[in-house]
Amino acid sequence: MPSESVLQHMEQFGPATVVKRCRGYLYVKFADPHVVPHVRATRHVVEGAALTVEPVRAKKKEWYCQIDPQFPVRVRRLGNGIVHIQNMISMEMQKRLARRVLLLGESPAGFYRPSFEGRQMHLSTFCLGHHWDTVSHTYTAVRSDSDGLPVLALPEDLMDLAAGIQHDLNQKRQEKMFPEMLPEACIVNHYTAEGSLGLHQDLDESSSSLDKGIPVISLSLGCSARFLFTMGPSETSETQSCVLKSGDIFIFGGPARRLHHGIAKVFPRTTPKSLQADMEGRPGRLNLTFRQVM
Ligand SMILES: O=C(O)CCC(=O)C(=O)O
Ligand SMILES: [Fe+2]
Repeated sequence: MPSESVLQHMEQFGPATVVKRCRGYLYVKFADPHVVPHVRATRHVVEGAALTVEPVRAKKKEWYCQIDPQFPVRVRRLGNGIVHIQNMISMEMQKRLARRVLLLGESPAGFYRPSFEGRQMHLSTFCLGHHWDTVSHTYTAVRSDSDGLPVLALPEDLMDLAAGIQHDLNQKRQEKMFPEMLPEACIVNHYTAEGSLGLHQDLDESSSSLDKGIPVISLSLGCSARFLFTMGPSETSETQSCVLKSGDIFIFGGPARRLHHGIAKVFPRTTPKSLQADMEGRPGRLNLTFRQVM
């Protein structure tokens, strides 16, 4: 739902301003703090959808309301060292990220179709920071398994994003769930509706990074997908699954750093409406995985 519609609705209670939009929540401040109890006691329907209004702790005597129950941030612990955070990335950020990543993907060292063990993979990919060579299974400075071009740098704002996700998770959980990951590489995958990725482990980062359980942080944009994961080889241990939607984060680290995981299916035409225009050059699903290589 656009911020403008919510703001317009709230202005019936008096002058209001949008203070910030953060991780799917809209923070609205009222010029007259006395209206807040009234606003909270009212049932709100905007563009046919119900809104709940939650109080934000009074900060420096400023009062405002937190609105947008449609996309609450939810931390789901799916196992020891496995976390799925729903709706962590706000729509504004998703839009900006999709445009940024797709633009990088159009450069000469952008998207290409890799092969793995002699077979073409069902996705397109490019790397930032370090290139993951699908033939030698090592991280390299040039695209040694394809065109030999130097890998694109990992932009600072994307490093900050990965650091921010870890910071926000620690704050939300009031504990440090994983050792800190210094983002050195980001693998960007693009899946069409026919795309998939077989069960595999991410084992090509340094053995010290793996042994310390330094997490892999995955961010999804665009179409939803069925994500499979299992702690052991798939024949012996139970395979779990979850749906990763646009704006979700999935993290595996600690004792689950060697998690077997893959993408079973991309659900066609599930990109959120407000993101469709930003992804029209490459509709489907984008996934970014941040890793500490050393
Ligand atoms: O697309 C995803 O969610 C997973 C990607 C992945 O596992 C990888 O690039 O190693
Ligand atoms: Fe992976």
